[in-house]
Amino acid sequence: MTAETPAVAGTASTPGTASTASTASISSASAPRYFALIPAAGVGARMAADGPKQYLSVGGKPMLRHALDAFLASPLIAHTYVVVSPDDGQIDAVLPPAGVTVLRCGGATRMDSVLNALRALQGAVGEGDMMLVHDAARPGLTPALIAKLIAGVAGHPAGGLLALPVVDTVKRSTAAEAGPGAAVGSGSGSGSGPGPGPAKVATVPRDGLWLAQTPQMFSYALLARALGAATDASAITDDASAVEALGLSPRLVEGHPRNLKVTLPADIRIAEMYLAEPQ
Ligand SMILES: Nc1ccn([C@@H]2O[C@H](COP(=O)(O)OP(=O)(O)OP(=O)(O)O)[C@@H](O)[C@H]2O)c(=O)n1
Ligand SMILES: C[C@](O)(CO)[C@H](O)COP(=O)(O)O
Repeated sequence: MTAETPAVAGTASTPGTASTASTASISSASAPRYFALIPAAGVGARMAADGPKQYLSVGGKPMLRHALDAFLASPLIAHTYVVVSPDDGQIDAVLPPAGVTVLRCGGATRMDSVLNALRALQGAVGEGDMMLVHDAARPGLTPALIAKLIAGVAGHPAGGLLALPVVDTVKRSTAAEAGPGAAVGSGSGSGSGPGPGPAKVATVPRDGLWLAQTPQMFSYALLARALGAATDASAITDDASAVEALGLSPRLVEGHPRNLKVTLPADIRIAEMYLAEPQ
């Protein structure tokens, strides 16, 4: 549950909470506090729904609300922040009565949204406090997974993240369109390589390969530095990749398949199956 509510400069609105300007400076010298930060400013292009996917109903409530409720149910989380687009008109209907601060500073990419939020929180969150950044599109998060991440990363200077070891054989294709729905290696038509002839397909050894989930947890100072230093935004597809670009190695903590990212329409039924299970 919410322990305290730091003040936020600029773009925040704080329904149902009372801000206290002095709390941030207390934290850094002592034990860190843990803050949830949920980027929710995406449009959900791959979901191809009528509106942003974070507001689609999954298992009886909006996808974003599942993520908010997981953090609100965790006794380890001091406060939860959600980042939305400046023109978002749906967030108020999704919020619980208290415990969540809305930051209306979403950007063009996930990285921009997270970095804008960190800048908005400067001074409200201590440099040594820990930020747990979690996709709004992962409704299967549980308080137990939050606790597992925090315990697994504890004290590691490069932070860490939930992730799953790769279990399938992994292929790399030279096809230009290798995304969902594309055929590869056929030699003609959809899925052919950019040049003449069929796309080249090869097997990538899966030893040591993991699929990154969220939350991804780093100190405020490290995450702000890493994202602020990123030069190739297209290479920063998660928070950890920005930290890795500094030459650091975040710790991997085994997550759970229920914490899948809802990306394509078919993912909704899988998410609902997990949400119907006991946690
Ligand atoms: N400019 C953006 C883009 C994404 N996100 C958030 O980052 C998370 C992971 O992104 P993704 O699953 O890719 O969501 P979308 O960007 O909405 O989906 P798509 O890429 O299919 O458009 C989501 O919670 C999404 O809302 C964000 O805050 N700001
Ligand atoms: C952060 C993430 O969920 C880790 O797997 C993923 O990288 C987000 O990617 P997306 O393309 O923005 O969905």
